Amino acid sequence: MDPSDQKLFTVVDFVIFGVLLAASLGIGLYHALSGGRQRTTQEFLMADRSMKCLPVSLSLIASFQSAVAIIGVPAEIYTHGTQYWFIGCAYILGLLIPAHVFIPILYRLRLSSAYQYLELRFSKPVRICGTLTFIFQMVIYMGVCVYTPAFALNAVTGFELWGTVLATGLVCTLYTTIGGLKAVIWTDVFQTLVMFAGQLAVIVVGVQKTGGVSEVWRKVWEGNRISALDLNPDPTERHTFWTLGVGGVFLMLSLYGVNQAQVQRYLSARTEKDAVRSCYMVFPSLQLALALSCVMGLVMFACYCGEDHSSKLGTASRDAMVISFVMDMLQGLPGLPGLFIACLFSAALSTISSAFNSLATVTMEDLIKPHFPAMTEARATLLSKALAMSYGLLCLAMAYLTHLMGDSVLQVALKIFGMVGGPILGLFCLGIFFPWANSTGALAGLGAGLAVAFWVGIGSIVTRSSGTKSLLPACGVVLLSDNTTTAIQTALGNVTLSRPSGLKRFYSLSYMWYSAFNCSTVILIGLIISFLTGPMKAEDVTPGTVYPLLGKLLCFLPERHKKKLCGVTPQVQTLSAQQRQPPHHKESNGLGLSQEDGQSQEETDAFLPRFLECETAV
Ligand SMILES: O=C(O)CCCC[C@@H]1SC[C@@H]2NC(=O)N[C@@H]21
Ligand code: NA
Repeated sequence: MDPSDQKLFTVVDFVIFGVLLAASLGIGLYHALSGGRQRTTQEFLMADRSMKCLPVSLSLIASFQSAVAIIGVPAEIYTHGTQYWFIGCAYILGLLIPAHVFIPILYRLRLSSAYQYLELRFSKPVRICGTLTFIFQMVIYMGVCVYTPAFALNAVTGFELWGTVLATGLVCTLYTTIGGLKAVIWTDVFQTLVMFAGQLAVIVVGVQKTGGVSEVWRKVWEGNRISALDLNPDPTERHTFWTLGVGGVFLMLSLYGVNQAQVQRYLSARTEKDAVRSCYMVFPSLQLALALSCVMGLVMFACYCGEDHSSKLGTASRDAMVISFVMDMLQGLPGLPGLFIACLFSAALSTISSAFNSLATVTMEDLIKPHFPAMTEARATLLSKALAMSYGLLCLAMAYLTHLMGDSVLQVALKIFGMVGGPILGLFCLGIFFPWANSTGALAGLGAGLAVAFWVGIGSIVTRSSGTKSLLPACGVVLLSDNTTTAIQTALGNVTLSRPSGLKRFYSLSYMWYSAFNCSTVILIGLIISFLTGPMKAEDVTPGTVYPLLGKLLCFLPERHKKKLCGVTPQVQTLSAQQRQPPHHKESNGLGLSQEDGQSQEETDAFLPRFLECETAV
């Protein structure tokens, strides 16, 4: 871009941005110097399991609401209309199932890493594979999260790209390394509030500058950006109610049900009730976050009405355009551009710090501790800090990889969750809902799930057909310059718009179905291999690692029928330490299971809603 129309920041903006970074560092320092001063892994990685539900719920939002959503969702709405907003329907089941299935099971086992569950239910190899898959997913995702704000800023304001990446990565590594999970959660709380404030400011100013609410609504309506409920069942349709509302449930379960970053927050809650309540409290805040980013896209459309800035902003121009829109709106209002940049970096920092901390936790708990059971607390904590630091540096490298992906950042992030998060979700579902599944089946299922996931994912990138529709905004008044129009038409020309068939159709599966598709593959292959290699007997399954799905679904049946049908369905129960040792693990298994007992049985059961209390007696 020629320097003349570079949007510049006033001193006030830099001050606001500086205050954000300083506040985050301050919170990190505070938690490094207060409380137990981060001297044990229980405090550094689990916040002493002392957190209340409000900070946990705001931290749960922040973990998977990064600059990718702040920039990517408005770009999505601008280009394709409000169909994406239907993903909000997935938040209902996407949070209810974690609250009533995953949290009770994982919380009562009093784990530190979600993947310890896999060793309790299956075997150590399954746990290692689950941990490595999670590390792979979060390292790539972190790269996207670091890169997005820096790239977008650089495209519009000339902010030094790699200097910004470095500043973000270092600040984040610093406060995560010194302050542990407590610092990460409390900075998440602060950063989530900044995130909402920044988006609200852009919306208020944007509506006011575009002529008021009614004017915005008229332009958006005429530009047919308000998408009707699209019930098209075709799985290759990129965004429909089914891909977003149903496919989105599996995406949410892979994030809010079994992803270590979220599970660690549930486990850091004081009681199971706080954990479940924090999950419920995520719902309204997540809907608010979704509404803010969708409305921001609509206001942007009302302002630009579909014109395409690809000539000015180069590749992935839709994402950079959001920053351009924000700077247009906030120019001349000192402090607001700084507030939005603070909002962007709050979104990025809160996600990256959660990723660092969860990566350090699983590496410690799943890959290191089991081999060094005699390691002292001091040394283990020091190693955890070193891990957080090294993951920080690795993430900067991954940011460069994102540079090469070129797709819209929202699509890249959602594809990663589908391709890698889906199989991990499948592994947990196989263990929790199917008592017959054994560890051979689990390993085979995970391998098959990942293989299929990468086959579809890479295939769609190579053939550029993961449900991409025409990129032309169907705006009433298309303001494209002719050479841009011809350029797009020639580009689209070589994309066969006819119905793809066979393998091509397979590659054009909507990326919103990846989580569901890969999760089902793991379960299907896992069950087949389990039955072929001898299914597990219910009495061999570690108590407390299976959710009596059959018992619950058949709870209307009289006892005698249920007993015959369900066999022995172990209750979702609280176990004392010695009961928690899996039958096949006689020696101490270094699972890092803390010795003190879980909650009292009656206190726990009292909380599970009555209608769930219908499993057969064990
Ligand atoms: O923002 C990101 O970093 C990732 C994109 C959004 C991830 C999913 S989409 C459904 C759910 N709602 C959110 O705000 N994040 C997750
Ligand atoms: Na975030």
